[in-house]
Amino acid sequence: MSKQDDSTLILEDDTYFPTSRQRGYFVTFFLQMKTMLARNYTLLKRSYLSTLAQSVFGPIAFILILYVLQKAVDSKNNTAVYHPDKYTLGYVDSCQGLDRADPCINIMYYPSSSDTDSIMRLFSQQNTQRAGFDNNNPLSIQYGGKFDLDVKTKISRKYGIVSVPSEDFIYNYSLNHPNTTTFGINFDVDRTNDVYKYQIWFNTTVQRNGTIPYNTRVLSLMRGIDEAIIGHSGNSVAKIDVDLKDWPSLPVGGSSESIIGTVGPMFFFSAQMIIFISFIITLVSEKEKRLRESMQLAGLKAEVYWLSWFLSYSVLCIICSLTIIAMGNILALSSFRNTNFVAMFLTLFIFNISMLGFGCMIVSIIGTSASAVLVSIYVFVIGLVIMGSLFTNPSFTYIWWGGSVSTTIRSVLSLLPFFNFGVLFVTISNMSAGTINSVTSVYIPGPGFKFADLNRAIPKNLIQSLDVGGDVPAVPFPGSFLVQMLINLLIFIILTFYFDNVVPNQFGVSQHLLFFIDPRYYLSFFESKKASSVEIENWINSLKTADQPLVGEDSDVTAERSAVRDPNIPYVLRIADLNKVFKKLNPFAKKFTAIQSTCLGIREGEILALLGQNGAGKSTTMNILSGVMPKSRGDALFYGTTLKNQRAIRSMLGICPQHDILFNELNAQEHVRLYGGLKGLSKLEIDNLIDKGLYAVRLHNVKNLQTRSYSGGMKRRLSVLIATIGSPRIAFFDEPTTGMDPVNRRHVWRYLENFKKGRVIILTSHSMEEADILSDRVAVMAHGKVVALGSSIRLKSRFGFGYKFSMIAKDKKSTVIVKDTIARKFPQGMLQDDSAGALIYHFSDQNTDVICDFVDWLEANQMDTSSDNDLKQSIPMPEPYLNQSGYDSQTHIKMPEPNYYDSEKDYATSTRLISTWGMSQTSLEEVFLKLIRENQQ
Ligand SMILES: Nc1ncnc2c1ncn2[C@@H]1O[C@H](COP(=O)(O)OP(=O)(O)OP(=O)(O)O)[C@@H](O)[C@H]1O
Repeated sequence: MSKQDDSTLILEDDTYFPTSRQRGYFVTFFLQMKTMLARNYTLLKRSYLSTLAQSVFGPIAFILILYVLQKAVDSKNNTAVYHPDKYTLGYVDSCQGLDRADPCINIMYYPSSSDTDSIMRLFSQQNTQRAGFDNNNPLSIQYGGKFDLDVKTKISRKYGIVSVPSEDFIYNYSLNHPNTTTFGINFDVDRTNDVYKYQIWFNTTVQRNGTIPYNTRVLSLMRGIDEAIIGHSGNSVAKIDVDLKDWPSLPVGGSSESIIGTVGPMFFFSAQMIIFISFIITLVSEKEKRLRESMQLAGLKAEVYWLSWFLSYSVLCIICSLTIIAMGNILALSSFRNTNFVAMFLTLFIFNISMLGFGCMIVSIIGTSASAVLVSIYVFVIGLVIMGSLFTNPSFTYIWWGGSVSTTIRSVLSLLPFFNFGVLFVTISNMSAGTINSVTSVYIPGPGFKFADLNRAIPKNLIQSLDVGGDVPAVPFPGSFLVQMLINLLIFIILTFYFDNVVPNQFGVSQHLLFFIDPRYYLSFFESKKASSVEIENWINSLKTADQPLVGEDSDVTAERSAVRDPNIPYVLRIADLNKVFKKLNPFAKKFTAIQSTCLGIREGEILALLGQNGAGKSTTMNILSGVMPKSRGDALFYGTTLKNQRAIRSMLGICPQHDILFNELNAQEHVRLYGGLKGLSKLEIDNLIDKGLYAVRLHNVKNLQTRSYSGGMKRRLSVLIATIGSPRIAFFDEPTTGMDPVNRRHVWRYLENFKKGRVIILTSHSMEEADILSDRVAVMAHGKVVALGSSIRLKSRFGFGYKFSMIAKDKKSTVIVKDTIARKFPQGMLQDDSAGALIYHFSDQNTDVICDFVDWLEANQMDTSSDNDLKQSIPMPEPYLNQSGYDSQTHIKMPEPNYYDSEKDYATSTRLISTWGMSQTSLEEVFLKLIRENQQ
């Protein structure tokens, strides 16, 4: 093939048609998966903005909103924050008088001078009781430098008064070990002027029985220190300045993490919903645009389709989960910082993929993008309402297991991934960031969430301190909610498989409701391609109704009825008694028969053209044969395979549908890669096909352009090429050249002409020229019935209405002679025009031999325009075909008398009669129009 300018492109005959190979299930599965993942990657890459919006920008936006919301709440409650946020000190189950067994420190102080030490020593000697010491807890003062703990090390015993290395140490130590210190004291001593300033920090975050237990103790502590100062200074009027500060407290009504712990689940649910909605809309629109069907017709396994999208979107879910975790850490949210990374990742990721499973189930039920949008919105709103009502109160999360809520309600809710996610996320958040008791508004710090905590009971004191009421409920381990989400996913996968089979597609094809208990369903996976000879015989016998002709049916159509059931006729595609009845949407309307008892057979290497007006039933016939639409009656046999064995049929089928089914975002070569991959072609074959196939249909110059920018004709040509990928033995082309210019149309004709060798092609067209040129046989359909069948020539001769003859005679006398001659030769001839020397005749149903003789006579009597010699001798009409009785010996048609030009002999022999002439046969179009007229209902 030589590359030339498009307008002079010449195709060679050996166009490249690599054949698809049959492989085992798993090899095919793997190869198709690879192809589909590559396609999904390209599609997601092409719409990168939407992809990034789902996986990165969306989560960032949501977590930022959450953060801003938190800041707004914090600033509103700012007056209650006595210390910087970073001192997230917890409640102090104090050493003082509370009989704590745990190690703790009663008072920490920073010895800013030797005076300070001296004051505290005096205090400790004078105030054993006031400081809360008892006999079991001996007085203990550790001085700066001797206190051998760093801020990160937890103490191992109980201390009374501890001097620490710096002021910050008090904050930092408390920050790291929030439950260990009761009081902190800071001194600022001016010994020269006898000015003693000190500040007592005391913890107000623990309330018991509605009171803060340390208020009175602060007063006693103050008094004790005042006395110690006076004792130390020896000056009873020493100036003492005391400042009280409650222990780092929390905003009223919540901690700095409260928003994330309560509305966090709703926000992360919302962030994930962007992926969910996009997933549903993408898959449903592929279904709606019949892209999925087109790939399945090319052999794509349904399980590969689902899994490939699931895996592709799972990658987005991974990115989304990582983005949320990264943002949580960047914004220093302790729900994330104090949580084990893997535990948090699994929580978000498993929730995301279980929602994808939920999405698959929805996609298997609904069929239009509009419904997809509506359903997604409903799921979103319902999810938000459920999460908003359950999880904004952290205690409520656990009350569910306290017996007040029935197991049934809990079981139903646990079927929803967002419920399981909500419980798990709130638990993690409570344990890592702490939470607020909704009754007392007291902040309860959490111990952090380690990976092992997934498999441990939630600490009882955490649940109890949330005031769940009654006994501490036996809440399942956090990890069990992860398992529950995986179970959700499994249930959704099973339901997707079920609904995908039983919910009818747009043509009403579906399995019966209990298909999964029918062994035939599973056997169909392994069914042999060819029916045995006995089965074929049964098939033939079972279609006896095919023999019954319709009222007024043409004899050729009737003859075809028995031909399709005659095993001696080498038809490789037999369509017998095919019927299609559509139920009307309106229940009161009558049923509509779109195809009525169609019988057609096609030999290998033949093209059958189906012609008919709009709505005649051509596409319906093709749709039934390709298995996308169920038949009402009848059957078809494809190379020995009946219609019910769709898997086998699809492996030998190529389809160019009436409306182009192309991916807007993919270019021509990506389409070839996709369909070549699905058909099992090797990489080399696909590469060659990209070169040669695209060249053959003249798309090589635009092979890298996305098809959204293609013209109608370009899309059509790509559809034609796709139908031939994998070299299918049977191919259907539904109006393949619609919208093409005459040059490209001829290229496609040539392409199909090359393709038909060794194959069977059914073609529908509204171009009679196309049907005439391409088809070996033509079936004209009207109102669902085949009304005429045969080669184009046969149809013309059977249904044609003769020839049209026009001429201009040399002069008036010549006109008379010619008219006289025609009158004798064609007594049925109709003179349609006779003006200015021009004659137009219509000869109906003429024997072709008589016409040939007449043509010879016309040629012999035509003036030679190449020279001025117009007086050549006229040649008389021959009489070879007439026998003695005046009937043609071959056709037995009565012929006119042979002496029809004797009277003008002298004139005719002296000059030629005709200036110019033309003769045309009835066209296929005229035959078609005639048949349609005759079959008007
Ligand atoms: N899903 C359907 N439900 C109901 N009626 C249908 C359905 N599909 C097709 N029909 C009807 O069946 C008849 C045949 O339609 P079909 O699409 O086969 O015609 P066609 O010959 O291919 O026409 P065209 O040349 O316009 O493509 C039409 O009257 C059409 O309205």
